[in-house]
Amino acid sequence: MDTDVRLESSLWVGNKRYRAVLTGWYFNWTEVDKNRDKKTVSVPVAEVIGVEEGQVEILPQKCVEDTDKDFTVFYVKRSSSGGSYGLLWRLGRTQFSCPSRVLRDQWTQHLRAALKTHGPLRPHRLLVFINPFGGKGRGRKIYHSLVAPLFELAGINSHVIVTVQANQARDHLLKKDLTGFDGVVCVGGDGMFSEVLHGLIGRTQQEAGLSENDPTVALQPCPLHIGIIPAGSTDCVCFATVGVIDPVTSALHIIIGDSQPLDVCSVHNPSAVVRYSVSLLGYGFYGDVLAESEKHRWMGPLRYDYSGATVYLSNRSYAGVVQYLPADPLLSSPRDNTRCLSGCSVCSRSTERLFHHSSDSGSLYSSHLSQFSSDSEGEWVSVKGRFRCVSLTCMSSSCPKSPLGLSPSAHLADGTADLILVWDTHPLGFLKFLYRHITTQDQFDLPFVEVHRVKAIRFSPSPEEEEEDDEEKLGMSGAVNEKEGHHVQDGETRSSNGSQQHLAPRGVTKHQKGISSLLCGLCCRKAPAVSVWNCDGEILPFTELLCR
Ligand SMILES: Nc1ncnc2c1ncn2[C@@H]1O[C@H](COP(=O)(O)OP(=O)(O)OP(=O)(O)O)[C@@H](O)[C@H]1O
Repeated sequence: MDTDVRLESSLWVGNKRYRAVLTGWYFNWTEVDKNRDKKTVSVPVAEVIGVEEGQVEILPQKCVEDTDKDFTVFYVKRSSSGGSYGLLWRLGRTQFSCPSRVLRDQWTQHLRAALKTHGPLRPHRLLVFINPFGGKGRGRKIYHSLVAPLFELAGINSHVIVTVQANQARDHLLKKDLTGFDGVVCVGGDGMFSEVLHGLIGRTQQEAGLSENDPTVALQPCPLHIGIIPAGSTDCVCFATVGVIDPVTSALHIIIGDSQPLDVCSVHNPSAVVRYSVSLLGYGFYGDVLAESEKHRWMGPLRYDYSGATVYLSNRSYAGVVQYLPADPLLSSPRDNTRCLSGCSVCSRSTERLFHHSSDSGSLYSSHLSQFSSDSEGEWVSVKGRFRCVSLTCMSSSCPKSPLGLSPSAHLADGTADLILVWDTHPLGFLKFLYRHITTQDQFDLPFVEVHRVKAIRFSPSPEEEEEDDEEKLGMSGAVNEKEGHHVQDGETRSSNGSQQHLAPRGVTKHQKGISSLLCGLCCRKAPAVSVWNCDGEILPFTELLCR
């Protein structure tokens, strides 16, 4: 393959003359009739979106003035907005004039040939699902006015399906012929992404003859990539992977074939129903907020704020047992103040390890799975008590409201997740924890919060404890903690199965109880014995689970 396509000539941009050079990797142009401060614009060929004959404009509307000595080059231009410098991408556009049509044709042919050579991972055919009801209901408009013109410019053929009901995208991916597609694009929010993820993972396992429901079966990786055009209420997966919520930026990433591997957590219950999570799996507060928000869908994205306030004021905590398998602390830690971005070295090493083992064992994931069955991979740790929330997040789960996210140092693709345990505490303490998510303060630096990097967790609610403590709880949240705090003074104990067991270490003072009962008195209804799990914005129909 010729990787060093080369062309050099004088070209005009407006009334200024430039020396334009196309090397193998870059297209540069430098003003020539200037003695000092000569500026060179340099565009990597991999970031050229398209080359058109004539003077062409694409956004907001396509308009072409077909002159036979001009051509227009479209490319990725890094832009800034607030703190997102470089993350926000725009369509850069420069019109060049040549002295002759022959030279113009030479330039367009060479640039297109260079694009082919340097864009081997670019998609040619995409299956696009639009949720017309996601977020503020602007999915269709966003796609047709901002994204489709870019795909067309880049020569991508798109097959568009506007969904008419929930799970249509998932079922289509599970059942229909997908031959010829290079990827799937979802226009919507995290729920829509989750649908597509479930469809693709399910389809891949079906074709490989594997059961998704068996927690001991190694899953096959999906051959198709997923692109996200954000048009939902939260768009957390898009924000965590791209860094901004912007349809044009996402479309440009898709066009140039960028990709970011993602950890996927599989969630099993004892009767083997499975779901997959890439962002938040939350019990307690986050589960209750989702359940509450479902009742107020008509409010649009505002429903999350409303439900958050309502659930906070209801001041609930839940009893349960959490067991977790810690990840190797020498590789990374949830409090090491790193920030995972594309090209992260921890994730790259993890991918190398997986591939390295897989070449020995024949499957990408079998080595990874063996970590859960082999005793030598570590001991399960067990904790029991009352929690405000139990959260597991495979990524930082950052979003515009919480720019650092639930676990700021979580990695996108290292095979681990961060387990955040928020023990029962007084309402003001919990408010402080929640508030820290929207500031840069460390939300883990609180006495009732723990964070662990894990490879797997198990959870079971203990409503029997709830019943025992019901009376106390109705009066004052935290009483159970005080009781359990008594056990903690013994520190870590060994449970009968030999794993380490920590008991709830938190106490609540009389003063805190006073505040608690005051707030509770204002708003408390009798709390339910168990919460629900919020799995990437979907309520799970079970509370006892195994995740890995
Ligand atoms: N045509 C449709 N009618 C009703 N529901 C749909 C349709 N298409 C998709 N859905 C479902 O709507 C749910 C929510 O969609 P989506 O994630 O796009 O928007 P959102 O909930 O506003 O955003 P977010 O998930 O980011 O909060 C998804 O679970 C999806 O399965």
